[in-house]
Amino acid sequence: MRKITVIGTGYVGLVSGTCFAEVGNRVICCDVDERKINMLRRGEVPIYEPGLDEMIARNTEKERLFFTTEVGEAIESSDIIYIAVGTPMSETGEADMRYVMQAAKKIGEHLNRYKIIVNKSTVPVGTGELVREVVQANKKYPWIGFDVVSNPEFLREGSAISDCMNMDRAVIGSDSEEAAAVIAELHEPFRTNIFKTDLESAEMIKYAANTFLATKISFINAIANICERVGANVVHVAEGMGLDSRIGGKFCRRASATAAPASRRIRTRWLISRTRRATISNCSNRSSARTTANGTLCWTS
Ligand SMILES: NC(=O)C1=CN([C@@H]2O[C@H](COP(=O)(O)OP(=O)(O)OC[C@H]3O[C@@H](n4cnc5c(N)ncnc54)[C@H](O)[C@@H]3O)[C@@H](O)[C@H]2O)C=CC1
Ligand SMILES: O=C(O)[C@H]1O[C@H](OP(=O)(O)OP(=O)(O)OC[C@H]2O[C@@H](n3ccc(=O)[nH]c3=O)[C@H](O)[C@@H]2O)[C@H](O)[C@@H](O)[C@@H]1O
Repeated sequence: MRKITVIGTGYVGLVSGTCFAEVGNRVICCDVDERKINMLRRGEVPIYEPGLDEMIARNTEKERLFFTTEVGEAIESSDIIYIAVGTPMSETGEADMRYVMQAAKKIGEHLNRYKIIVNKSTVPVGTGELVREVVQANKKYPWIGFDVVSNPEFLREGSAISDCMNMDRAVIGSDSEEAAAVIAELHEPFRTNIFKTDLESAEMIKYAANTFLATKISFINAIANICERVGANVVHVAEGMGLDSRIGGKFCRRASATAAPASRRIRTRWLISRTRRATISNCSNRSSARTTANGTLCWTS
């Protein structure tokens, strides 16, 4: 049994926190949103996800799952701190990092003993290093140590519980073998493939996976346009193509003509922008990093 605090009780934080409790850990889900936490305390679930209500009720009753707005206290009482706050797209297409930075600052201020800080939010490459710097700069007790791990999330809304309990793989990136081993052990009950790597590679895996999925949909959309012109059936083409094990049939469904293509296009642009940023941000060569007034990440060398 591990003592875990999840900062950010949104889609990802609530689902993954509940799943960690389900497999026997003591989990505190905290959030700055009082309305959300009050709902959860009353047994109301702010999102619809099949099976989530029952799982929350079961784990709350067994006193393995708690909800609070006292983020500092929640940090102090756990050994593993997950960051699962939002990283929405800013006006310029970059990830808005202000919430991650707020969480890192809070962790530093409440670092009362050694802790493993795990980032689950989708963040640009180099964020783990930045979190380390922010925690270090805000530590009240300079002698207390900590490690940083990247453990990106791959769940999909609508099948989040199943995606979490039966995850394809857990990507664990850290420069500390001991910390990575603890997070790997945490995932043992999920009987999944554990993929251990360094911090930056784990962060990049998340971006590469998201971008690849977007590429698959863009590709099938382009094929669909050709199919229309030549009188072919894109559903059959995708199915026939996907039967090749090198290709695979998943994420080969043409985006619908209404909302999906637009949102997918925006998401793709966002990913490209994030990936470009990831490429130009050379973590090892930079001397410092900061967030701008609007919360976007910026390296200075
Ligand atoms: N929703 C999804 O399907 C997936 C999302 N992700 C990523 O996971 C991250 C979280 O996403 P969601 O859960 O969907 O976001 P969300 O917007 O549903 O939840 C984020 C939560 O963090 C809270 N928060 C913000 N600042 C805080 C702070 N300083 N202290 C405590 N709580 C704070 C907010 O009040 C909110 O409840 C994002 O980076 C997202 O890109 C990754 C995989 C899947
Ligand atoms: O980082 C994030 O924030 C998240 O981004 C994605 O989530 P998202 O893009 O929000 O949604 P998906 O469920 O991946 O895809 C949604 C859209 O793609 C469309 N789609 C999906 C599959 C397909 O074959 N064709 C297609 O058009 C769906 O209809 C839907 O509109 C990923 O699924 C998450 O793992 C993730 O990490």
